[in-house]
Amino acid sequence: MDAGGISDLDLDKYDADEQVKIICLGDSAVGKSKLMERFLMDGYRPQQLSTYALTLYKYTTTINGQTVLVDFWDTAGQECFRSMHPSYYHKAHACIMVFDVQRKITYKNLPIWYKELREYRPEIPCLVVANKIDADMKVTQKNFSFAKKQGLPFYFVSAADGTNVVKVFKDAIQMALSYKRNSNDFMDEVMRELENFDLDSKEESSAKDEETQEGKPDSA
Ligand SMILES: Nc1nc2c(ncn2[C@@H]2O[C@H](COP(=O)(O)OP(=O)(O)OP(=O)(O)O)[C@@H](O)[C@H]2O)c(=O)[nH]1
Ligand SMILES: [Mg+2]
Repeated sequence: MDAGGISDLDLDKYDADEQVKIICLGDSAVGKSKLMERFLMDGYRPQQLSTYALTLYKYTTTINGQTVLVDFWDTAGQECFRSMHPSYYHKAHACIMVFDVQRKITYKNLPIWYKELREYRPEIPCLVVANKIDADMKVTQKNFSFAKKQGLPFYFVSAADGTNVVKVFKDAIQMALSYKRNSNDFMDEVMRELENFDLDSKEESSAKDEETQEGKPDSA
């Protein structure tokens, strides 16, 4: 199965017009899973596919009258930075990068996560999220300059009390969609070409089918 790709099966199954993939990065215990659970709790109950290192949450939403199927990818147990398998990044349309305001090291590690993200996905939108602000509201006065330096959107959130969680995820979905529609990423263009090519050839072959249908001698 092409886990990161557009799966016609999924689109049919969820009756969706479009599909985007959003990945989540950050050190262990920063709250990646809790954030996802908090967001998904508010509505649709996701189908959850758990494996040792990976959880895939499926979520559908309607944006401008179109049904969008969102695949949220979550990894577990990165005690310290460890390279992710390339398939994790494959065809991702946006990234939510999380650190824990209570543990400085998780902030210090952001550049390492970011560097790897950019190796695989040079252009996708990346949102930086400072989690656990409920533990100490004063941190929101602090200056976390990494996001600003990189020109990335930045949010103070709390998975525990829900502050800004919906906002982050809605923004991420919106950004993923516009990225998917407008990206100039070379590889994405190639993929789009291939997808169109695939559609064209499908149409052609169904046109041929019709021809042969019509061309069949009437048995009556
Ligand atoms: N106070 C507070 N605790 C939180 C918050 N979000 C998560 N936690 C706690 O932080 C711990 C780790 O949360 P997880 O969501 O499991 O962290 P993770 O990033 O998914 O960790 P891995 O799966 O190991 O990579 C848990 O004990 C959570 O209860 C938050 O917003 N506030
Ligand atoms: Mg987790």
